[in-house]
Amino acid sequence: MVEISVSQLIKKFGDKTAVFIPEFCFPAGEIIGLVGNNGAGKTTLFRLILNLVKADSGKVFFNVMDNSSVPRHGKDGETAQHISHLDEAWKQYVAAYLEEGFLIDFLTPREYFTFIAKANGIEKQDVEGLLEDYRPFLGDEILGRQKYIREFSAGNKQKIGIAAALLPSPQFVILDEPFNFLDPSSQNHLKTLLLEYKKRCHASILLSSHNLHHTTDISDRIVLMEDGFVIKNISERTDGAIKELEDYFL
Ligand SMILES: Nc1ncnc2c1ncn2[C@@H]1O[C@H](COP(=O)(O)OP(=O)(O)OP(=O)(O)O)[C@@H](O)[C@H]1O
Repeated sequence: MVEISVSQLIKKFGDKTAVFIPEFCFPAGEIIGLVGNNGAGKTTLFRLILNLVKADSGKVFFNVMDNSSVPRHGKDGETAQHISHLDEAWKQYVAAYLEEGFLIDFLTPREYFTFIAKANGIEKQDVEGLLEDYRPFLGDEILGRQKYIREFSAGNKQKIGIAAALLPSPQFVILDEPFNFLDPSSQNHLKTLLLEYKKRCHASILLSSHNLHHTTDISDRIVLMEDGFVIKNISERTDGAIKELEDYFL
């Protein structure tokens, strides 16, 4: 299991502070919904976690709780290995789909899935079996046709990117607005898929969304950002907590 903690994390673009988070931990084994208005800093936070943009200050740690060869004491007396971006090992625990730029347009979906699998040490003959879990979500249009990724609709590209992120069974998955572009039945398929994935892999899924209903439906925790700050961390799925969130966005 892997949790991600950030410490003194600051990112500015000119005068604009996009992210300012003194300390925060995204726990292991949870679906965490990151919400906030346009420009709140959600995508920038994801990009900082994924080392796609350089922080002005602060650190991101991937705390791996397993029988690591370099054990140290984490929270609650658990042994954890704290990995920063200085150690390339963090990449084996985290996968993400933020936007179309993650895809390779001149490949077919199958070629792309095989490429991702190979990069993660999965044998070519095992890819078809792994894809079975994603068949109801991907559908025949993606799995059945010899079509290049560049020829698919925005929604189908989104599905390809999400399935590719999940395919190597990472312990921590980051998805930026995964419900965007999806038709209502695909949105429901995605919710089921993410809940099953979390259960099967004991993984964390950190996702941003502007859809409060989908987010509260599947999340164990809702984190609210405003102007770069984390202003709420709601872990109880009570009606009161959801009402509090809805009131914020009124
Ligand atoms: N590359 C960049 N150059 C300049 N400003 C940027 C850049 N990336 C983000 N910003 C600014 O940082 C702030 C946070 O943007 P970010 O995209 O992280 O917000 P967000 O919460 O993901 O918003 P949305 O819900 O609209 O996707 C915004 O004011 C945005 O304009």
